[in-house]
Amino acid sequence: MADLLEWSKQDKKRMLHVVYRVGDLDRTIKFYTECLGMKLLRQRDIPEEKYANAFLGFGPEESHFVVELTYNYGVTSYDIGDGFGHFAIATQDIYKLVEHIRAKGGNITREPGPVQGGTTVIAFVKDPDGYTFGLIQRPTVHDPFCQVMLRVGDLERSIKFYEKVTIQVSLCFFFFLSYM
Ligand SMILES: C[C@@H](O)C(=O)SC[C@H](NC(=O)CC[C@H](N)C(=O)O)C(=O)NCC(=O)O
Ligand SMILES: [Zn+2]
Repeated sequence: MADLLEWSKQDKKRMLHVVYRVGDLDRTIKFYTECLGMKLLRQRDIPEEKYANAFLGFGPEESHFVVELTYNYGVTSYDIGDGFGHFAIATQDIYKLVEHIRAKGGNITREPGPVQGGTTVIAFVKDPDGYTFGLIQRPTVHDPFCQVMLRVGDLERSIKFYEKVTIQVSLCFFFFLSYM
């Protein structure tokens, strides 16, 4: 672990953002800011291409991972499929966050409690389009946005690709590849 800590200090590469499509930008911005505590960092509209973007995160893009929401004019819903697992957000008080989300009308799909087979306290909430956010009880972290879980068909093949070809897995942010 010490090697990884040292390496992540030396290696200046980091995950910048994830982009995905939503059916209603204002609806998602409202949920991410009011329920999850993200900040709306910037928006842009590209009428000639008939789409708009919104960037949100837990801090500025220069130092935090952000989501780039894409709204295509007139498209109000998407089939998310089963390759996408969840995004994960670290929180110091998962029970308080879950009650806050519920009070705001959020859809808690898994109550807080130890993860199956483990001790980490987790919960799940679905956003307005059906994307799942895992909530993970953790002490204070630099960036609460801590994980993207994707389901893959061959773990070794994906690890090879992610380590060697595209991105280094860095401590402050890591992909969680789940094998069905
Ligand atoms: C909170 C979040 O970061 C987790 O990773 S929970 C881990 C656990 N993952 C899986 O079970 C993956 C395999 C599953 N078949 C799938 O494809 O999603 C999880 O989701 N546990 C659920 C629980 O209630 O503990
Ligand atoms: Zn996870």
